[in-house]
Amino acid sequence: MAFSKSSKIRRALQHIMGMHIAAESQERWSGPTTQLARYYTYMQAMSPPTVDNAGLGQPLLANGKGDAGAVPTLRRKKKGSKKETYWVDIEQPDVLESAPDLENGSGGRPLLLFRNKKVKRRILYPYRILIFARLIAVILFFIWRLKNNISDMIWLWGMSVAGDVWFGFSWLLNQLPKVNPIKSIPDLGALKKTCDLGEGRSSLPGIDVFVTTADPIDEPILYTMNCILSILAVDYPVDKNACYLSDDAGALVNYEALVETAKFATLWVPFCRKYCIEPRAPESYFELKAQSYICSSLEDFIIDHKYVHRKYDEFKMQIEMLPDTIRERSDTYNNIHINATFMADGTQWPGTWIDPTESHKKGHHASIVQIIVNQPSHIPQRGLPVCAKENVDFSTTDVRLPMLVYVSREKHPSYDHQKKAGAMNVQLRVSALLSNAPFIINFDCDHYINNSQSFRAAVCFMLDPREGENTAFVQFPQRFDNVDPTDRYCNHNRVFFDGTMLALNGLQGPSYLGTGCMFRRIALYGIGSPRRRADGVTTRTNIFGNSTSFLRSMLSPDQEQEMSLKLNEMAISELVDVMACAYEVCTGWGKDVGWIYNIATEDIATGFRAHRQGWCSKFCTIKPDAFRGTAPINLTERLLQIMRWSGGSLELFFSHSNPLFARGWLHPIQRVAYLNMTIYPITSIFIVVYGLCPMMWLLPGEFYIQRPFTRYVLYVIMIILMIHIIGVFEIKWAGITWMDWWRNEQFFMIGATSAYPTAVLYMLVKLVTGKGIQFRITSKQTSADTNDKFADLYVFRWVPLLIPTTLVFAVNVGAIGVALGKVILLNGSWTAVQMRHAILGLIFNIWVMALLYPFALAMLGKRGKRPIILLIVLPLAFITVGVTYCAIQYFLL
Ligand SMILES: O=c1ccn([C@@H]2O[C@H](COP(=O)(O)OP(=O)(O)O[C@H]3O[C@H](CO)[C@@H](O)[C@H](O)[C@H]3O)[C@@H](O)[C@H]2O)c(=O)[nH]1
Ligand SMILES: [Mn+2]
Repeated sequence: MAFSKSSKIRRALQHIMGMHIAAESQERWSGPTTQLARYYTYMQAMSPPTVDNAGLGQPLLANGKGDAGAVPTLRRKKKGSKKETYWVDIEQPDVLESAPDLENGSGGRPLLLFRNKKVKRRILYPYRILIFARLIAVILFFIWRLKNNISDMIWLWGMSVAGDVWFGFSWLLNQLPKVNPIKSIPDLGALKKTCDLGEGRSSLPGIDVFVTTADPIDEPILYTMNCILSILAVDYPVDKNACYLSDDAGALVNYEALVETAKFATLWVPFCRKYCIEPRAPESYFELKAQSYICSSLEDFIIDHKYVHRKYDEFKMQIEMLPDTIRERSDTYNNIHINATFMADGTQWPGTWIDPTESHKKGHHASIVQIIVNQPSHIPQRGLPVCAKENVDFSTTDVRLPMLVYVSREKHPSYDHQKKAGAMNVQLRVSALLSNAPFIINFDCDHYINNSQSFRAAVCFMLDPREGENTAFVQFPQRFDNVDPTDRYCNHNRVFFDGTMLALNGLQGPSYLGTGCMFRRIALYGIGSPRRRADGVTTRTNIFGNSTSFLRSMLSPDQEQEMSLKLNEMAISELVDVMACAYEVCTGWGKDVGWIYNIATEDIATGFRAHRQGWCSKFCTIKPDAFRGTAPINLTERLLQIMRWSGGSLELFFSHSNPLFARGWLHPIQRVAYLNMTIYPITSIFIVVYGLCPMMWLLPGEFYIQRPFTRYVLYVIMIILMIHIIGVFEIKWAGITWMDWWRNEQFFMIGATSAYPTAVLYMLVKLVTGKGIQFRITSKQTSADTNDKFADLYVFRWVPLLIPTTLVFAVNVGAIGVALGKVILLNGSWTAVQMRHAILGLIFNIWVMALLYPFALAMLGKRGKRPIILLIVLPLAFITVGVTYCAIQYFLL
């Protein structure tokens, strides 16, 4: 186990990993400071790398910066960490005292599998007091306005009062659920104690993992395959983990890429296990500057690492060439009569063809299901030592792979396929017939597992003796890799993913966010939580459809079944049945069962149904991040995405699951939170009106919405300022930065003048015509410029929804310009009061422009790379407007 001191090896290491090892740390090589070595020493201090279920240690702990908290000694070490100082443990015993006996845990009682923390009083109390103070201030403000109904345009005054009431109301809806945030921290050590049966066996429950992809071009295959590889290599008992890829494109490239992935996985997965590397998505792993590992010999690691890297590059090449390979192969088979796409074995591909024809095109093809890797045996299987065939010694590593299945549902033009929700429901049924795991995790194809312990972390909440059996899902925050360092378009969305989600965790639980979430299968079947369920599970064909195999699977959940045995018994035709378009006709699928249909945000709606049925949910953050993904960093794409979300929110409000009236077991404040989640886009109408108000400057006289104007503006400034003072506290407990907060403010303004009002408009159209918003895949292809990682950021594509934002921005620039013109024209004849009003107006203009700043940068396109340019462009614009205004006044009037 001794760390090799050979400098030759060190140099080689530096070479392959591009690490810079400082001279002083070279001297102290046995107590090194590089990330790689620290990782190693941590592990050594705790326990030697053990070969447990999948031949893995516990890398989560090794990182030493996690609050996943499996080993207390390490957690204690980092008590001083900044973010943690705002949270304290809620005192709880380690075991559930009330449970009389069980074979696990100390003293026969079940262990608690997660701990709760609350915000420290010195942050929480002032935070709550401020919220209360602002509430009072807002009420006083309304009273003052109503008493002083003096305005130059009374209709505008009426509107602005209505707007202020709405702002106050929606602020309250947003703020109220945040008064009691709770952080829940999984205890992996306790889970291990509870589920470890010794000799590599464990009683951990099965997990079916769903990945969805819809287009091999818009959703690069390499992303999807990295996602798959990270799932296959996750630290979870191999025979309890099954991975399903749903391909809505029905494309042969996706299928063949998956086959190639399975081949590469036979090297990649044991490699991950042998050296406990993280993350286990190869693209992200090889991108790291310094890679951590655990093993007894550094030399071995270097050799193996090099070999695997080379093989990965070959794998990538192969994936890249697949479209050509398939095209060439098909060309050799094709003749004048047929223009089919051919599989490697010379048979015609049942899905979409390269040259699409009737029944072989994207919206019209047969069902396809292929088990690419069969379910493995329960017994660990060691690999081979180095030999001619195998270049890596896997003689001490488990080489089994989890089950891997390719699924492409039937498509027919006469059916509505219900996009992602439809694909998820097919996966739900197919997996029920095959592995039928009690838990399900789903990923969008552009997300991957970044922390191989994350499945175990989620399971902690599901198996916990307190609330476990009533927990429908465990949501992880979404984290992104490709976002620009300043996060110009608020892609990280930390105020939501950390603030709002932690807050909801203190109520009934976070909402479901569509990816990176573990679900309990029966909750997805629309069955109520145990505490709210009067009778057992009923299986009726008019609800679940008429596949007897599926209905049978519902009655035997959690049951371990021998896959090979099952497959023989079950004709493939039964699988094809549940993938057919017609299967769901006249059933509860899409409404009472499975992911919900006819809504742009199927995720929120599906989570909402579970909450209504008395389930709770949990929010789980671990370090390193459990999952990571990509986000649209192009403004237009981003706005289209949030338009879809806000449209979906409104759809939910106007559906039978309106949070205000929906019946069910909702915690009252949870209801408030959902109400806020569904009606926030309406706020935008008032924001646009306010944003356009400076237009009044164009009028020759002076007009004021509210008099006395100075008082009014001071009041407004005060209540806006209070939001930000509250924000200071929120930033602290949510563990985010001031920049995250500010970006969130900015992006709310940008959204509120573009995407949200458009969504409101769409909703109105839908209410009248009955037609909803089209779910358009968020484009994941980065633009061609390979030199610039963030090239997409500077591409500006005009779409109509940008019009209001542009208008608001222009109006505010214009107002400043005109004010300037007026100053010149009136040449010092303004009274002190007029001057003061002008200054107050200016504050408003500047505030709006500061909020819209990222939008202004976006409009500059590539020139926006240097933000300083705005300091030239904007004054020029003011002067131009001012001069033009003077000229018009002087010459024409
Ligand atoms: O017909 C379709 C359309 C989409 N998808 C898949 O759905 C996923 C999400 O689509 P994407 O375009 O990436 O949407 P985002 O805007 O990134 O998604 C967010 O918002 C969605 C709607 O709220 C959620 O479903 C997602 O999980 C959440 O990440 C992707 O894996 C797609 O392959 C399908 O399988 N079939
Ligand atoms: Mn996405």
